[in-house]
Amino acid sequence: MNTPCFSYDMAILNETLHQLNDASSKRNYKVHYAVKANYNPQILDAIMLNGLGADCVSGREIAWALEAGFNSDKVVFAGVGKSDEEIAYAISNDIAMIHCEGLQEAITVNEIAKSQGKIVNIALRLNPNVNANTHAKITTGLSENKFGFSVIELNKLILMKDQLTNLNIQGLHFHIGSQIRDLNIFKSLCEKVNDYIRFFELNFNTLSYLNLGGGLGVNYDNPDAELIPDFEAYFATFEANLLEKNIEVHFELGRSVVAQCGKLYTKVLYVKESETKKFAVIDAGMTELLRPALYDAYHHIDFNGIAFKSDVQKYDVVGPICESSDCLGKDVQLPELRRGDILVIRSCGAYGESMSLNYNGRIKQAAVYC
Ligand SMILES: Cc1ncc(COP(=O)(O)O)c(C=O)c1O
Ligand SMILES: N[C@@H](CCCC[NH3+])C(=O)O
Repeated sequence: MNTPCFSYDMAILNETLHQLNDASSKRNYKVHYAVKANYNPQILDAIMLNGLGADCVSGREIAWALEAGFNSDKVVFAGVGKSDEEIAYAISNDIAMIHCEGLQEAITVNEIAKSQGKIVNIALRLNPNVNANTHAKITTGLSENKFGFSVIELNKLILMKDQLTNLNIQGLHFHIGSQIRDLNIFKSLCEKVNDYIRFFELNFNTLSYLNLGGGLGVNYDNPDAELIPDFEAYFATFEANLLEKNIEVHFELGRSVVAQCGKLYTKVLYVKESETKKFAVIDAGMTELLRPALYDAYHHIDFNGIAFKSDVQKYDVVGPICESSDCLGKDVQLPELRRGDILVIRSCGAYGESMSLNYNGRIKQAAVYC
């Protein structure tokens, strides 16, 4: 295998999808996969074949989802900065729903729909001001975050909604953040959502669409202890805490679907020492896995050498990129390393390859699937 290289275990992915479908379908919940987490065609294909919809954040993601075979009536379009071209593309492909994040965007969607002679289904993304208690850079549901309608803009929309004749304002959308491990946070979301449903029905129509976003976290510390997230407990939290039982409820999960099926294989280029540290310089860096540099994220690193070596040493596992933040693991306990040893970085299926960069002239290797 050439390194650095992403490897995906399709059996883990399929078992994850199976357990996800079991837990969601018994409650009649609909799940759209957040394409941004990993858009490799083989991954999209497996997800499409398992019956999920696609949650897209750009015109290209919509195109990838349609090319992968997702029916347009299972594709939704979210995002805080949709361009006019992307909106026109989404409307011309008759996707199921556009999640609108602000007043100007709603007006723009209405104009573009009118120009195409169509009525477009939209859901309003609201910012419920729930603290997801996750890393500050991946929290999205606080009023200081850029996402969703503010109360000021929502009130303006209520005043002008009858002029927006090419919009069918069907419901509400929320997404409070990512890598949420404490299910009580979703309980707090439901409490806010219960109030917003009443508000919506008072000011708009009967609510026929409710999308509660994604955000379910995975076990990065000990991936083997929890290869498949507890979807049953996740959906049960919503079932127990949503008061309105007769609404079509949607979710858009990314990380929990694909994180644990992916590993990043990398080779030790050099072992070197400073006065205070030992470094393992590897051939993968922040260009392949940005999460540690961006969010100080922890990824478990396994040794996968040819000969077993029992001495445990502490290494900072660093990449080749000209940035000090290019460190994929600090004080990682590993056997004594040699040039050419292979390390395996775990839980890389979500936001690994999809966030990879060409910085420093880096070339992306083709992923492998097993
Ligand atoms: C609007 C929206 N929906 C869904 C997701 C997917 O989230 P996750 O991968 O945490 O399930 C994200 C990413 O956080 C998002 O921003
Ligand atoms: N990309 C992030 C999460 C943000 C997802 C999109 N809102 C991560 O790797 O954890």
